Amino acid sequence: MPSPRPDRWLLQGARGAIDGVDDGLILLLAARRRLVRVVGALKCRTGLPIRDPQREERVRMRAKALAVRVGVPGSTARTLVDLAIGDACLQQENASVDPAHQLDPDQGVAGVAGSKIAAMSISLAPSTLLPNLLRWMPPPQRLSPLARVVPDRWQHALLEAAMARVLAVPLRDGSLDFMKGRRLGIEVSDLGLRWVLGWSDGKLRVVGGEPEASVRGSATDLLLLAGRLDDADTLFFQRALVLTGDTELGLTARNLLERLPWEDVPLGLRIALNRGARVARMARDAYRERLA
Ligand SMILES: O=C(O)C(=O)C[C@]1(C(=O)O)C=C[C@@H](O)C=C1
Repeated sequence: MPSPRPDRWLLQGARGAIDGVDDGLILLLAARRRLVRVVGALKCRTGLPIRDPQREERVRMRAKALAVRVGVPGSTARTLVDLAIGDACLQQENASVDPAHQLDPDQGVAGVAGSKIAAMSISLAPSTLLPNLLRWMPPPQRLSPLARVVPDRWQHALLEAAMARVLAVPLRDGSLDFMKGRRLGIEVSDLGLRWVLGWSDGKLRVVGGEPEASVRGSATDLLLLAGRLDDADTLFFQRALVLTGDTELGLTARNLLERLPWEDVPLGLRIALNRGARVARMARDAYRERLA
């Protein structure tokens, strides 16, 4: 007998989440390999041998202790760490015989000679470490299965709490009265998320049903708008944000967003939105650069 539909959806969602975790594993491995290259070069410069059996043992013990604490069999953790160490030794041995893999001393540990490798190099300087790590972040559409496994009621509670804080002043002074009895949709296109907002008990809440108008944009563009790194006018003009449905309702919402007194938004939230938007923009730029 075929399994019921919700189970198949759940299976699909859980598999999507596993893909996201696997992406994370590979990203962490990429970060480890970059650090291994730096350590290899430093050992070379200080005349230390490539292999350090004592250090390897400590790495295994730490991994095993953590694995046991989080319910992963010690033998599985050992296999994983052995693989990573084996890969690291190979990498360092290759680097010691092939100058193209070595770090460029003029650039300290940040630079790697050879154009292909230089393109993949990672700097350890604090100002460039984040953009370099972000280069290996999957794009939001790859993270969408993860976003979708967050239960709806958590998403709704988070969104409602954020709106209550960001829109506290317009909610109080009546500028949001146009939403009474109306339904406005927000679609995060690359994360596959969609909410319909409506007015209820003096607050904006996530309600069911079809929206009369919708604002659609990528997670990054919506965050850039929320964090005030880009203004609504520019984003709509560039069609990074798109309005569909009832134009009057959509434009009223858009104008409100534009006039929203930023200084009335609590400082902690302003900082969090601004930083979040910056990181999202850096991740997007880094990803585009990687594709170019
Ligand atoms: O710590 C080092 O010296 C490394 O080069 C890293 C590493 C590892 O992969 O953890 C690799 C080879 C060494 O034998 C010990 C540890």
